[in-house]
Amino acid sequence: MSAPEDRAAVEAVAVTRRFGSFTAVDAVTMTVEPGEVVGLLGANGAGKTTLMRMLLGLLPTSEGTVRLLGGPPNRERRRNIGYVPQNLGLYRDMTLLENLQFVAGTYGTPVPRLDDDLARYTDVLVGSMPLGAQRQAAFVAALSHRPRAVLLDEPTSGVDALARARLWDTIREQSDAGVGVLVTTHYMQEAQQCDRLLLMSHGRLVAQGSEKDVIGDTRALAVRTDDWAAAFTALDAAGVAVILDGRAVRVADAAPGEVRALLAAAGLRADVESVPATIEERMLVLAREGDADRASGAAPAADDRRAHSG
Ligand SMILES: Nc1ncnc2c1ncn2[C@@H]1O[C@H](COP(=O)(O)OP(=O)(O)OP(=O)(O)O)[C@@H](O)[C@H]1O
Repeated sequence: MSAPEDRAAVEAVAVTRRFGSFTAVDAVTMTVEPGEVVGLLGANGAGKTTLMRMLLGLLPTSEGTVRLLGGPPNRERRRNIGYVPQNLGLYRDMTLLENLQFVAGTYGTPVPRLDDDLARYTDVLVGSMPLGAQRQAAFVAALSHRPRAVLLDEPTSGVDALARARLWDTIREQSDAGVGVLVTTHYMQEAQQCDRLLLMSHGRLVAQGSEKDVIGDTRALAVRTDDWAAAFTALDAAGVAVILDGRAVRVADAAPGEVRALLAAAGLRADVESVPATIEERMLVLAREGDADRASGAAPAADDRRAHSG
């Protein structure tokens, strides 16, 4: 039998979750190894939180097996897990210190020390703290019992770039210490900081690996034009997957000729160049493929089925 530190921090094998006739998570197989930071990406409603809740044993699976630190997610194993849910899991009507005392009491561990940034909120109600400080506090609470695996559901959502960087320092410190981290995020710069990515679309795991693996040979179009706002409006109205990044107009999943014709029809002069896609554009393509599959009632593409088993 493998030593506890060799076992996957979290593992799902062909896990499905249905709510009535709706399948929120569909035959997902994945692992997070000790010391690894794995990013779980996908559009709103892709099934990320549902998967996380099953991994934690907070939600039963409809099918498939979940393992935490080598076994079923029972009470004892959950003591070695840290979890920051989207709503942070802190009592907003208790002070920061009261929250930390509560957590320490639950785990039988000392009340964690606060750094200077957080110490000033010791006696402040959590609901009155700035969001960045609340998120930092949620990390302190979730890590106070030195967990061996950490699951973070959009841990940096809504905080400024500096606070995000601080939270990522904490995530890295954890993985350097051998903790396996699963983190959902909508920020693509954060996805780039992960050791490995899992992409979900409509409940399915549709791609995984490094950023390069996930993007594969997907291409996008860079549209250069003086009238970027009109170009965006025209392409959006035509139903193509257009993205505005600052003033840069990009299109995922469309042929250059089609985009040139749409822009010309709108009376716009533009250069259209095929370039490697970003991860965000890859996600958009996968989500649209999933939408099309659902609309036609088709089975997942062969690539998707491969992703399920790996
Ligand atoms: N208890 C529930 N009952 C019915 N449907 C649910 C339930 N929980 C989740 N769902 C549905 O399952 C799908 C996946 O939801 P989930 O919260 O896992 O997505 P997500 O990828 O975490 O999205 P987000 O990025 O918005 O948090 C959604 O369509 C959601 O409405």
